[in-house]
Amino acid sequence: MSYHVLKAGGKLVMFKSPRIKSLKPSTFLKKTMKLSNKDVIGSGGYGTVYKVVINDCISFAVKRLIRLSAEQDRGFERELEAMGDIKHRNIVTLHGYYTAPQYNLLIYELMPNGSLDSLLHGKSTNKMVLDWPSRYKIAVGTARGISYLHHDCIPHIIHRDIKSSNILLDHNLMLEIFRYRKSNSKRRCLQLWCCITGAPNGKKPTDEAFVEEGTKLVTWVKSVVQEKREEYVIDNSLTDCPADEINLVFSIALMCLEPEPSTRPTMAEVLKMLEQIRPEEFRSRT
Ligand SMILES: Nc1ncnc2c1ncn2[C@@H]1O[C@H](COP(=O)(O)OP(=O)(O)OP(=O)(O)O)[C@@H](O)[C@H]1O
Repeated sequence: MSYHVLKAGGKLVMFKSPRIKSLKPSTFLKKTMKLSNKDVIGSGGYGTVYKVVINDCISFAVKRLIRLSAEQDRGFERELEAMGDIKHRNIVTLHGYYTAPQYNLLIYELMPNGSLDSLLHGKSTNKMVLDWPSRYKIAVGTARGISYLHHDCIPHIIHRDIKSSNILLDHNLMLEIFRYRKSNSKRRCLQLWCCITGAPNGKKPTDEAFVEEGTKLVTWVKSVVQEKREEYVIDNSLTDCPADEINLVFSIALMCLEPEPSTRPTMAEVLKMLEQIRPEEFRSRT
């Protein structure tokens, strides 16, 4: 269910939801027409993301996509088509969209803690040391979101672009993921590397050292494991953490790095293995 508003040559579509039922479309449009650089919270390959605060209870992340090419328009439609039916607590809610001759807007729920990428590697003001329980929670939430896409959505959905900048965190650092592409094929297990251990020793997957050495994060991790120097791949900001839990999560991440897809666990299996590490966290929910 949605409502549509036509204004200034554009069309606003908001999906009905209890959280935004008091929002007047004109209020939303007034705010979005005044967006400027100071409201920018991120940018990606297809556009810029702005924070839009309506009041204490209602705020959005609005992604502005310039309508330059048919390819970008297709990207917009693809995103809407894919997002429309998805309702899961680990996947960011799409509240609506706005389409005008010059640009399109995608209206998402705002995730107040931004992306995992900026928490791990961002400017020092955004950066914080994520403790082990938070990292574990993020890994489980990621696995839950991906598992839902792989196994519960019909047709199955493969994200194809899981990365720390697509892992968004709410007030409680509970994870949400979004942006995926539709596919009918079912592929086994994606790399969960970044979200599981954070960035090993602070290294980004695109760290310059990898380029210099002509290697990649995954190749580097595998070589370190072969040399039995696993301690090098655990983020050294993780002090006073339960080593057995870290090792278990690390071993699950390694299973996901198997080159042969059929030997990797499915995301449902990954989720189950992760949940078994701290079963007490999940007992209260069932
Ligand atoms: N709902 C949201 N809440 C808070 N921050 C967001 C939200 N959506 C996006 N952002 C911020 O904007 C950044 C860019 O988002 P965007 O979706 O454009 O990135 P992307 O998926 O990396 O781009 P693309 O895959 O299109 O190249 C994110 O990394 C995040 O910091």
